[in-house]
Amino acid sequence: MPDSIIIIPTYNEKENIERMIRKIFYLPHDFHLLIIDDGSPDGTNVIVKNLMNVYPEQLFIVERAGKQGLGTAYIHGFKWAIARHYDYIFEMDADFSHNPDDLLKLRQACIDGADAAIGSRYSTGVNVVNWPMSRVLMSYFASVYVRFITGIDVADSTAGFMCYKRKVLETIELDKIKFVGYAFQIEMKYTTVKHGFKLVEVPIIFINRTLGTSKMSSGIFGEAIFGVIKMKLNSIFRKYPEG
Ligand SMILES: Nc1nc2c(ncn2[C@@H]2O[C@H](COP(=O)(O)OP(=O)(O)O[C@H]3O[C@H](CO)[C@@H](O)[C@H](O)[C@@H]3O)[C@@H](O)[C@H]2O)c(=O)[nH]1
Repeated sequence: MPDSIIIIPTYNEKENIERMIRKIFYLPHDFHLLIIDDGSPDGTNVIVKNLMNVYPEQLFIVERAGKQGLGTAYIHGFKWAIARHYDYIFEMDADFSHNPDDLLKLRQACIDGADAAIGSRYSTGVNVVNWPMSRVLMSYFASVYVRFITGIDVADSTAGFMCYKRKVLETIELDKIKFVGYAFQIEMKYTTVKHGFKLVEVPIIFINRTLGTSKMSSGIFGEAIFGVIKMKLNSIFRKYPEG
């Protein structure tokens, strides 16, 4: 069994998912891949299940009824991966905004000593291609805001491209992670750092999707803005053990 599993949450990704799956299994490393699909009306799950005949040993799917948010999809996937003892557990979007070739760099950062590695858009300037300026500014200043409120030294706290060593996910009490949208990404990084784990940022170039649409909404944005303050207040009353 390989030591690495990639978790990809999907909601209406029929234009991207087949190419993404084939690309991952073409990489020069043996990865397993778990898709967490929330009942995509566009039939993303059907495409995945057809490809499971091509990759019966490497490709897996969890199908959930209805859209339940990015955060709960990852928590489900993390527990699935921990139960099967993968050493390196990845998060990645389905839409090619994260370059699958960079998976190898994230894994290497963990082999070289990181407990978790972030595919970071902002650790060396601003490396985002084809997002409207309004979205770049919102995303960039969200990370500045998170750093200011929480004090964690992370340039890209909303990044959705990550590699966690299993021990991190086993330690951080996944059932206590509360946020479901992009605030989930912030909460995961904050909790990782608070447990004393070493988080390393690996520079990547993020390229906006060319197919399908983003699931970002104003509710998700609001959760991130107010959630960060709530998270900081909660942490004042919560004791974190050393990682
Ligand atoms: N299962 C499931 N998947 C979901 C859901 N919502 C979104 N997804 C999936 O989660 C991935 C990311 O969603 P997008 O909608 O493509 O995200 P984005 O707007 O491009 O957001 C990017 O920027 C965020 C903020 O910086 C990042 O947090 C995020 O990871 C991503 O890189 C995609 O594979 C999408 O299908 C959901 O409710 N359920």
